[in-house]
Amino acid sequence: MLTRARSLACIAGGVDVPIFLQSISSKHPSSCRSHRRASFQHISQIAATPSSTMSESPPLDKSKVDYSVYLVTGRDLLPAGVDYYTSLDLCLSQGHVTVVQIREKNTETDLFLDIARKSLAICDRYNVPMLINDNLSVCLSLPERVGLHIGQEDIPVTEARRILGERRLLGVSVKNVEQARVAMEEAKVDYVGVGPCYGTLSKAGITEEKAIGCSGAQKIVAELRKDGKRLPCVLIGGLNQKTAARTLFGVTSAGNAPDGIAVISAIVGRTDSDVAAKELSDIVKKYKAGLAASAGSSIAGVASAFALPPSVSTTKDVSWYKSAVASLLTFHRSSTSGPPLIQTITSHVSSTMSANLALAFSSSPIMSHEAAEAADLSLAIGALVLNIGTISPASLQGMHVAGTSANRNLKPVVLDPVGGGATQFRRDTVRGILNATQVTLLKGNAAELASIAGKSDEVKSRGVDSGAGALKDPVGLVRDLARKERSLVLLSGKKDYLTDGETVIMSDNGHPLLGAITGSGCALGVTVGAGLAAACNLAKSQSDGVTSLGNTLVAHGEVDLLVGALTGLLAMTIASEKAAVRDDVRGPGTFIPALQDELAAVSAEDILKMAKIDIVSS
Ligand SMILES: Cc1ncc(COP(=O)(O)OP(=O)(O)O)c(N)n1
Ligand SMILES: Cc1nc(C(=O)O)sc1CCOP(=O)(O)O
Repeated sequence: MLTRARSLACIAGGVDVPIFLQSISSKHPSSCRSHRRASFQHISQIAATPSSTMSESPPLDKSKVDYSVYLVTGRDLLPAGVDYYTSLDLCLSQGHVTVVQIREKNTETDLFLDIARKSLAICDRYNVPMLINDNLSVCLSLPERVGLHIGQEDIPVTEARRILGERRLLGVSVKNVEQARVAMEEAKVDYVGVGPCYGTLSKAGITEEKAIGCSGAQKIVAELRKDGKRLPCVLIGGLNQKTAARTLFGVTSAGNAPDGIAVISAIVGRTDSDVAAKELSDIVKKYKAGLAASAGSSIAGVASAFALPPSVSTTKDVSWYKSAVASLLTFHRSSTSGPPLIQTITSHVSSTMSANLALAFSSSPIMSHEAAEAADLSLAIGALVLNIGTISPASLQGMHVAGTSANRNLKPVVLDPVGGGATQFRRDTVRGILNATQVTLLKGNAAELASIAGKSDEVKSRGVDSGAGALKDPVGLVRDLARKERSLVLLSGKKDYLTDGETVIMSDNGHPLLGAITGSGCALGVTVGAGLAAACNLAKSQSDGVTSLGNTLVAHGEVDLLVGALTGLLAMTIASEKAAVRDDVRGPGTFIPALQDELAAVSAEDILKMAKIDIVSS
């Protein structure tokens, strides 16, 4: 709805210019197109008129804008009792917020302008560029160093640019590749906001289903970097201290990197907005440092700034993998630094079996799901295993804190999305964990992995059991999923498929009795976690003078995680074969203790003799 501005203090050449504008926002229903055009013409007059007040301030050097931490304001999201200006001042005070956009969705224009003016005084104090969300007339009423951010439903960007002139910063929201292409080629914008990456409560109607996710954002960023182009972009929607790291490198592909993150609630919703801004700034800096360190190399280097990288792949054949696993197993069994602690948040059905099999596999289980100790534990553990089998609110909270802490300390994280495709609750739970934590290895059966990959139609979920395993292309599924989630993927079934997104290893080991006992799949997650921990320990022991696991050397490509995961897989499946043929095993009941014994005994020689693996392609 267009209304005539009442007392907009819009000074153009010292003359009050009557303009038509929207009192609330510049969203235009298509029925108002002729009015829109009229209003743009009036606004154009302002833009064309020289303004002495505007020219006093130096214009913004657009090339120097740092998009790392882009704050979008949201007065309605402030904690109770926190004053908007105080919060804004506080979060800018330490220099961690690099851009501010004033967003007022339900505010009369004159109040919007008043808020914008006062906000500008604060931004100026800290030398932070400021933009106005949607409202062209408010933007034009402010000095030229103030820019405008608009969405796809607002005034067309080409029109906005014509009215604003070349000197004001202009940004537009894009949610698909086509919009990105138009923004870049036709609209001459200065940057784009890419989103919504995830669902958020900060903007009406942005649910998880409407989000474009890492994969949607990745395609857009790649488009913005195509053929040597480089339009700055920020990711928006559900970005916060938990999701930012994972999203930044999840979106980065082949060196195509976003420039920063735009947030509302992650800063505005905090009483310590300065600390919140610093946390985000540290994440972005660490990400950019990882990018710089890996310039010219693979995405693994980027991911390694936060998570352990996929293994370094050279041409390695089956016999290489067998001997690598045999060596790692020997190292793991004889490690002088003691068994790695495997923190396991798992189903109460399988907890005891998982703990016993971890012990049998020369590891030390810690079955704690307590959020309060997760940060401390993450310093001590060798790996974290998250299994959603009998998830509760408390264990989910523990998983989130433990996952974030493990990421922070560069410890491998295994996610076992038990029954992941079976209910909406489980699908949401898995997505929530994947959004908050960079998982090192995703392990599941056909139904669970197909659900995460969005291919549930290929396999029907039946409770927590795998479907018929009738995946059309298991190799393609695991490889694509590994690339999408930036993690190793282990598909368990009659044959197991393990990949880092490049090499896919198929293993034909294992005995049907594994399927006859409860919790063997959960325990496999633990042995694989222990294998990852062993791979990290081996890398650490091989790197002269480096004593801490959370170090850059380990994080920059020395760890062969694929071999680590394969070690855990082969140890468990070969142990099951050895157990099943024992004279004392007469069925599932006698199989369990035999499995425990054989896992404790499985050796490098067993691997070399019994491993039935192949390197496969689709
Ligand atoms: C940096 C940034 N990116 C995207 C948006 C969303 O803008 P828009 O699509 O106009 O939606 P509203 O903000 O108007 O709800 C943004 N504001 N900032
Ligand atoms: C204003 C806005 N625009 C979005 C888009 O995707 O276009 S998402 C969003 C809200 C971002 O808030 P938070 O950081 O609290 O999730």
